[in-house]
Amino acid sequence: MRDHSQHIQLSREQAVSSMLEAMDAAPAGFGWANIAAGEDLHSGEVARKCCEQVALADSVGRVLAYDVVSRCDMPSALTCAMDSIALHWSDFENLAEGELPDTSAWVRGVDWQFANTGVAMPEGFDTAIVIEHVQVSEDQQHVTIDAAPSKQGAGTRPAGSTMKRGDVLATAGTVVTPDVAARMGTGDNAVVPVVRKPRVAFIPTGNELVPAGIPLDPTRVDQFAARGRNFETNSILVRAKVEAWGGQFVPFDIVCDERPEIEAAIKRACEVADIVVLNAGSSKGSDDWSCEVMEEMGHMICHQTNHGPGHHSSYAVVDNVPIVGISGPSGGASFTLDFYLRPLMRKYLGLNPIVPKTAARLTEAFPAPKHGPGAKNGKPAGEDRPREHPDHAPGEPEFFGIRPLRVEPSADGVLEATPIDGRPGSKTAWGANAFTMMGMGPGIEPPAAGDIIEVEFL
Ligand SMILES: Nc1nc2c(c(=O)[nH]1)N[C@H]1C(S)=C(S)[C@@H](COP(=O)(O)OP(=O)(O)OC[C@H]3O[C@@H](n4cnc5c(N)ncnc54)[C@H](O)[C@@H]3O)O[C@H]1N2
Ligand code: MOO
Repeated sequence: MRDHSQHIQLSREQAVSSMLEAMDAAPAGFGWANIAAGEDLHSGEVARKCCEQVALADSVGRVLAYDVVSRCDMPSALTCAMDSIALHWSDFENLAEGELPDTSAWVRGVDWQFANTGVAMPEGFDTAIVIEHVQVSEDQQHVTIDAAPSKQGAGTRPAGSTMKRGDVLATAGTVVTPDVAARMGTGDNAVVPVVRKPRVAFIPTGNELVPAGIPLDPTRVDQFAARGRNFETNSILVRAKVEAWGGQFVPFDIVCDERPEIEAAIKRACEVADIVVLNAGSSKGSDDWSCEVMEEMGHMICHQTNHGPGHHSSYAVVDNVPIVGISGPSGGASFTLDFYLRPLMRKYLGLNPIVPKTAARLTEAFPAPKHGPGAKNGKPAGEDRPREHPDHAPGEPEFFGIRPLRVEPSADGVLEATPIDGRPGSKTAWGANAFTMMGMGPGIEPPAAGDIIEVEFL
């Protein structure tokens, strides 16, 4: 339990930008190395440890580490554009306008031949007309036609018209989509260079935590082996998010609330991972050691933030490895992973660390905030947490409440956001699919029905 009389509190934006600055200053230890500030992340030398080669089919969702070029001309020969017959332009070039050649003596394979969409033209043929302008005899050896090609080469695609050898098919920094992967395959690439997945270690802490799946006999509930325990579920949350954001989850056993144990886990995590998430023990309890241990081991960027849930989020750097401290309760842990882990993972991958927010029209005002259970005449009771908001610019919000929302498109096509009552993560808020960070403090008006607000999706 650390001395909480002194702490660094930052806003979400300040915390992220301070951490990113710290990572920019890290000696080639994080993400992209040798890149001058402000330069395109992918234009310079790439740290070797950040790249790997993967099979094309495995590249979807990954970030390209280098430009990928075509290894060949495609199509590789004159190709038929549509289902057609192939012809010689020389049979048409001297005809009068509207005149058609007499095809009665034409021989299949000599004067004409079938040619199909996307397939190389039969050798020696240079022009095609679509099969809809052709009547084919029953024995498929003779044709009559009712239209002439407009010019030499009509109905065909020249070699190299889709891509030429050496053409850039996708640039470094591109997130590979199915279309991009297919395009790179068209250029004869079976293997492509991608940024290595950031390894994200997750350290759950707490004496009360046990893994889920312990049997409960409903007739002897008082003998439940997990009585008084909590199930460790944040690892599920972290793993799912890390993988969805393009990282590799590195699990750790549950660590008890003892300083040496937490320190040992952090030390190991910094050896095996690019980013570490340290969970719980973040607050002011007698067993809460997270900030104290990080402070001793490295450099603290912040101890807490100005939003709730997630107030007890922290950032530290230990051995050049960024550590994201998130609070225990899963409702807050989820947001803080989005706020503080995702930008670091994106930075590592060479993507813009900040994901843009979405504008939506508020359908109704937010419900008034409820006072603490023991509040009397607006004064907090002993069980209520005292206000602790450090200096902030006059007129600026002193704190941000995370407010759950249901965001759906309205009949007029505009996104509409409807407030959902309840604290994020609470039962009433289970139906939320988005949230907004609502500024609060003296002189700050809450948004009204019809206002456009910034929302983030869950
Ligand atoms: N006197 C005060 N008490 C509290 C304050 C405060 O300012 N003053 N802040 C409250 C807020 S806000 C939060 S958030 C929590 C932060 O708690 P910790 O991060 O220290 O977490 P713990 O106390 O260890 O655990 C809290 C709760 O979360 C459960 N937990 C922890 N890890 C996991 C996990 N991996 N999976 C599932 N659940 C987990 C844990 O069992 C506890 O139930 O402090 C408030 N108190
Ligand atoms: O830090 Mo707590 O997550 O504000 O609820």
